[in-house]
Amino acid sequence: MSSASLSSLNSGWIVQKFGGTSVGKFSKEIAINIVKKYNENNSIAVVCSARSTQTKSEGTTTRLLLSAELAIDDKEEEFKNTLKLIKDDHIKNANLNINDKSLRDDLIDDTINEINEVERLLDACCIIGEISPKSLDTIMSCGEKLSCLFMTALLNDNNVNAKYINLSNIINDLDYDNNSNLTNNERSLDPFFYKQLSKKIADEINKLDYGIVPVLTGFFGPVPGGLLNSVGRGYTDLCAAVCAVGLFANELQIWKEVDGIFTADPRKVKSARLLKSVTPDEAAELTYYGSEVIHPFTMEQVINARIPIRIKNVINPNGEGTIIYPDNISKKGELTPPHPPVSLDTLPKDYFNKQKLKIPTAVTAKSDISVVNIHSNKKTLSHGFLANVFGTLDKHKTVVDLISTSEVHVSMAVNYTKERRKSFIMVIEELKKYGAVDVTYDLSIVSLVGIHMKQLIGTAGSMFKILADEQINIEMISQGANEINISCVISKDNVIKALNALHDKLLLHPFQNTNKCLSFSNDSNGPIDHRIEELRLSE
Ligand SMILES: Nc1ncnc2c1ncn2[C@@H]1O[C@H](COP(=O)(O)OP(=O)(O)O)[C@@H](O)[C@H]1O
Ligand SMILES: N[C@@H](CC(=O)OP(=O)(O)O)C(=O)O
Repeated sequence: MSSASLSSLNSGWIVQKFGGTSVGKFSKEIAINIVKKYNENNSIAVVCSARSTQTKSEGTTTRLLLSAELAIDDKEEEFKNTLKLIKDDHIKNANLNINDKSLRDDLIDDTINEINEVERLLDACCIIGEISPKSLDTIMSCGEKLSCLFMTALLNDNNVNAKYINLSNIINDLDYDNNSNLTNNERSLDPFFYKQLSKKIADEINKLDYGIVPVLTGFFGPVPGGLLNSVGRGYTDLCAAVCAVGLFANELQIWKEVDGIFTADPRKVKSARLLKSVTPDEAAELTYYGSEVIHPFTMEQVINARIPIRIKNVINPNGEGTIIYPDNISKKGELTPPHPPVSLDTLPKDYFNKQKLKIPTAVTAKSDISVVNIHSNKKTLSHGFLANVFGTLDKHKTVVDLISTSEVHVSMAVNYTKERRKSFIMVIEELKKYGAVDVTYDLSIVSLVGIHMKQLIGTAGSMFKILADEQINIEMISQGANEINISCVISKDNVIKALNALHDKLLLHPFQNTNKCLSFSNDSNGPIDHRIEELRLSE
């Protein structure tokens, strides 16, 4: 490819997504140190989530969902109080941060109008006692509208020409592929859907004059079946990804309050180190198993378009962050994959020794786990037994994180929190129709994640020996089908001890402390792992 055609791949766009807690706590830093700065040399599109002042569980989206629940239960006063909390919080925020009077007054008016609209909708729900997925989506969309109205005002207040773009009606007139056999629900998230959605978002942005920063609501919907049901919380990552694809962006940046992806949660493991890069599969596994770095649906969209994802820190914008990208595909605008063939003359002397430095990439833990064991009463054939168990779980929307099964016995690790108590008890009662059920509470899943674990022999053995040496009992064991995840369930009280021991012995000093039990299968002649190399050389 000529350099001319390479440069034509440079669209100039960078899509920046800011999470709810970042918008809540660091909005000025985002506007001045990040968007304004990047906008000097790139075209920036901003995607925001609903504002959270402290944690996501106390944020605007959570409050909106709570107000909907209260309305269905006919608790009019409570739902109105919850909406008032949202309104007061946003008005206070506008008064605190927007200096220009007319920008501030407009923002407060828009905020009140949006909340009033939600209130009208919930009044109706209160009367009929139910809410459709579409209405719930509409209510949820208010969070992203409010935060983007605010960020747009804040950018303009700081001399960045920004324009609010509401994506909450963008899906209404998508064409569906009439040749497809899929149901409406399945169709909503198929490649055809994503292609049209990314084009529509890009069209909206391209309507703006050059130099204007679009501020897009991370809520895009309503998706048939409901955004909450089909994508789940954290949907703004996916929205930013689809936007990046539509704009053919050079990079998708997901801004958080952490420097990037670490070898373990830095709050729990003090020796955790920042990883320069991880693959999309690793990022998805880490997210599923407790390190919520990025929504797992995000990766496919951008990686297919060969756009790298960078995780960066709003409090440390100059840091390099972590790149999420496959290590065997060249990025958009690059001729070769990240590990091009190397000439033997240029290889360092210890090249082949370093091959042995491949180790798991990260260790992670997921809390609020219970293990449910079902011993079949043998009234159904074994295939019927499993079908019944899964049918029950499906009916109650219970997600199984790990499973191990024989013909007549199933053990499942499921997420259980006090808030889900009612539906959890219903699931257990229903499962009792198919056999004896016992439940162990207060557990956590600990997982080792890494693409090189496919080629490593002995990781599972080392993992379990390390836990045994720490006197930690293992309730359940499972290896993911993609072989890049080994997980086990332990008591929640042992999580910090387990994470630190595994991190220290398998990720920091893998060959000193495990009786050299990590080795490689014959097909391990891959390239040097630059990510780990950097880690190891700095030992
Ligand atoms: N392996 C990991 N690497 C980085 N952060 C991790 C990891 N595991 C867990 N975390 C935690 O995930 C959180 C993600 O960052 P944060 O910006 O707070 O999330 P959000 O964008 O959802 O508000 C951090 O608080 C961090 O402690
Ligand atoms: N506001 C939504 C969507 C979202 O993506 O949130 P965040 O970017 O803060 O994870 C939620 O809380 O689920």
